[in-house]
Amino acid sequence: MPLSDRRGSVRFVAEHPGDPPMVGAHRLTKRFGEFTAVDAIDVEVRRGEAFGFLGPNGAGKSSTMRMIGCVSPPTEGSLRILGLDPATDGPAIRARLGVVPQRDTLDEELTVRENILVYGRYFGLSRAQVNAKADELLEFAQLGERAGSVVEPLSGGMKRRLTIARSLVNDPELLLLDEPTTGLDPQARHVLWDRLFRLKRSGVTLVLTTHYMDEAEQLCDRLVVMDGGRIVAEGSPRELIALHSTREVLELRFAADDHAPYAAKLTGLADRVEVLPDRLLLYTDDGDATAAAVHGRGLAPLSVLARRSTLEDVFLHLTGRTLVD
Ligand SMILES: Nc1ncnc2c1ncn2[C@@H]1O[C@H](COP(=O)(O)OP(=O)(O)OP(=O)(O)O)[C@@H](O)[C@H]1O
Repeated sequence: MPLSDRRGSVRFVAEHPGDPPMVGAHRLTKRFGEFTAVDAIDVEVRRGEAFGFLGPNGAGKSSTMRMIGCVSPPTEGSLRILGLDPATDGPAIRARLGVVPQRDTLDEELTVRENILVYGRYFGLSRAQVNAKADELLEFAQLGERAGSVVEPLSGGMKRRLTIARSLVNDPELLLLDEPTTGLDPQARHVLWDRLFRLKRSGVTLVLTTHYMDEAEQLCDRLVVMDGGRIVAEGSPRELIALHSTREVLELRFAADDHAPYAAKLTGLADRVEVLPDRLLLYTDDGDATAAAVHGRGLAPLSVLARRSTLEDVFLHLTGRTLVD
C-alpha cells in the first residue's frame, strides 16, 4: 500500500494469531574466526511493532542486522524473516524488506529525485510507477523542495531522510535501520523520529539498532539490550526501567576528582549508588527527599539533579558500564 494511502493515526495492520513473526531468531550466532560477535540470541519481532537493539559499540547489533537483512549468513542457529528462510529465500525476503545502512550510500552527484528513481528501477518499477513513487516519497521525507538539488551539499539530516525514502521504494513490510540518527544534531534527530513514527503508524514494522537510550525510549515498543554479543534484557522501555531501576535518580557532583569516598558517606540513603568518574548516581523513588537527606548528612555537592530513570540507568545496572563507554 503506498504511503499516501497509509496516512492517519490508526495502524492498519493487525497481527493475526497464526501469522509468523516478522523476525524469528533462535540461538542465532555469528562468529568471525574464533571471535563470537553474536552469541546464541533469541529474538521475535511482531508485525507492526518498532523493535530495537540497544547496546554500545561492538555489542553485536550490526552483525545481527546484517543477518536479518540477508547479507550475512548465520554461523549457527535458526533465522526466519517474514516466515521465510534467508538461506533459500533471500530474493523473496529482500523484495519485501527496506534497509537503511549505518552509513548513507547515496549517489552524491545525482539529484535527490534521481537517487530515488535509480533505486526504483532496481526493483523493476516502470517509469510512470517510479515517478509517482518518487513524488510520494519526497513528500514523506520533506524533501520536495530539494528534489532537483544534487545530494552532496545537503545536510546530514536530509541525506538520512533521503536514504530512508529510498529504502521505501518497494513498499517494504519490514524496515531495518542500523543506527538511523548517529551523527545527527538533536533537531535533525527529532525530525527523523517524527518520520519513523509516521511509518510505524502506517503499519511498517521497524527494526532498529541504536546506542542512544533516548532514541530507544522514543521509538521502540520493545527492545533487547545487547552487550558482548548477548541479550542481557528484553521488554518495553517502561518494563525495563521498572524492573531494573528505581523511579528517580539523584545525580550528585562534588568538587573532587574521586567521587568514591562520598559514596561511603551516603550509605542507606538510596536503593543503590553508582560511582562514575564525574558524579554519583543515587537510585531512589523520591529524588527530592533523598537530596534533603544528603544535605542532612552535612554534604555539600556542587550540583544536585533529580531526574527520572532512563534506559541508560538500566544498562548501567545490568553491565556496570555506561552506554557511551
Ligand atoms: N567482518 C568482521 N570481521 C571480524 N570481526 C568483526 C566483523 N564485523 C564485526 N566484527 C566484530 O564483531 C563485534 C560486533 O560488531 P558489530 O558491528 O556487530 O557491533 P555493533 O553493536 O553494531 O557496534 P557498532 O555500533 O560499532 O557498529 C565487534 O567487536 C566487531 O569488531
